Amino acid sequence: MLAEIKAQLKAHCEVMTALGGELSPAIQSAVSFVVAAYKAGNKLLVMGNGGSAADAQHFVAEMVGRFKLERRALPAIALHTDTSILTAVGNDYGFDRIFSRQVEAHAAQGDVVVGISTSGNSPNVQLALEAARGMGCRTIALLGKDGGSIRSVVDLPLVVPSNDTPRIQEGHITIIHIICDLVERQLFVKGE
Ligand SMILES: O=C(CO)[C@@H](O)[C@H](O)[C@H](O)[C@H](O)COP(=O)(O)O
Ligand SMILES: [Zn+2]
Repeated sequence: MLAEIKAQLKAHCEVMTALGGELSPAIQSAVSFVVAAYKAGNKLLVMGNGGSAADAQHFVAEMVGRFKLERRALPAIALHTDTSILTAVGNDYGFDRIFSRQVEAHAAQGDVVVGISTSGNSPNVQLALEAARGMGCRTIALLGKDGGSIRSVVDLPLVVPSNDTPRIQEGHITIIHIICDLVERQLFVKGE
């Protein structure tokens, strides 16, 4: 078992190292999207299923609450947290519409809409990102594996270079924390 633990930790470190090489420019672009949206008075909508729902909620909490700095609240909504909406829309329109319906309700031109999917193939995330793009939002997807079908429908795909779902999720939350840190500093620290 010890060997397995060490192998998993090694795999985690390899993914983190690969992120630095392959994804740093895309992470920088994601920060620019979010900073521009907040400067223009827009907001952030974030969604995902399962572990990625937890990541979406985590991201939004850092924005609405705070990451490291004392500053004003930043508007952000996680699209999986209202069980009445999920059950009503899921029941009446189907599970594939649970996020797109909320994008139709909440999104405005210039908002940033972020979809998180390790496979890149969750239809509910894809439909919402397509709806958001059609409404003039800027769309970002945190993906894994080959990026799936979502890769080609967003403005900015960030594909964590791994085929292993937990390692991809660890890449996603690391990217999210880096985005939170840089967005906060760009908006609230003079000279950044
Ligand atoms: O956290 C995990 C696996 O680590 C699961 O809950 C996982 O998020 C769920 O199976 C999701 O439904 C997978 O969807 P996706 O990442 O492919 O969009
Ligand atoms: Zn997980």
